[in-house]
Amino acid sequence: MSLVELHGVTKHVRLPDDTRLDILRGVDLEVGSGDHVAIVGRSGSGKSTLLNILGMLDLPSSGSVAFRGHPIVQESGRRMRRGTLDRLRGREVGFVFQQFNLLPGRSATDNVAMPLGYATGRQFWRRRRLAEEMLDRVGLSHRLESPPEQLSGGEQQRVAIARALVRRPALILADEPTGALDVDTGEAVMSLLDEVASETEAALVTITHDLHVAARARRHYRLEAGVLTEVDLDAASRATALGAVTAAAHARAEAPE
Ligand SMILES: Nc1ncnc2c1ncn2[C@@H]1O[C@H](COP(=O)(O)OP(=O)(O)OP(=O)(O)O)[C@@H](O)[C@H]1O
Repeated sequence: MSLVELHGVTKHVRLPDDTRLDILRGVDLEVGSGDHVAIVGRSGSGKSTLLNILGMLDLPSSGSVAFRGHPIVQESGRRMRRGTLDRLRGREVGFVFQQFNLLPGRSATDNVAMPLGYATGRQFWRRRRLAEEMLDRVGLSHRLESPPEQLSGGEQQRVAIARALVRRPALILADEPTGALDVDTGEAVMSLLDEVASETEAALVTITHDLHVAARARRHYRLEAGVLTEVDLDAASRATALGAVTAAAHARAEAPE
């Protein structure tokens, strides 16, 4: 059974001049446990909107969404109750964003423990310990008390990854996770995200402009003007995507200041 399943999903909004903007047009997508899916597309093609629907932060205008076979929204427009949906999202989905979205002035441990503030039982009572273990897993056991402003971009994204994973979500949604990082740091962060996702058999959906980041995924989709199509990034083009970025990184490293 798929973890998350979208069928015929559309999303439109009314603009101030009363015209209708179609953001997503008939999107079908199934993501299973342990899957790694990349979605590439130009700015404005609807990637963030699609990610928000996958993460149950937003609902489609029409079509259906199901999570572990439970209907979130059905063809008929019938929706899961708001409270049930919020609990499901909190337990099952972890988000990683381009801009990290950490709370300034709060330690790395506080930031990572934050989602456990909504947990129950053992997870709630052990939240600081679980946060420290997760920070250790992402290589930051020496930075437990540091606030984001004292961390590098790569370290901040590691904290954000630890926060996304601390509840062991079944689905991790990453929106341009390397967008604010240099090539090498981005590379290290993606390896870590891949590793921790596969350790817990979580599904990972990454949206990115970067072919190199996309090439890491098992399945690839392109979003163009709201239409999603699967692309067959074969071994050769994967190698080219990886090679091109590696070459560019080396060229930059060797270029005189
Ligand atoms: N609530 C809204 N009201 C009006 N327009 C919207 C709304 N949400 C999204 N849009 C528009 O829909 C289009 C798709 O937005 P979305 O953020 O999903 O694109 P994206 O592919 O993630 O872009 P980027 O890569 O630049 O982040 C954009 O043109 C955006 O301006």
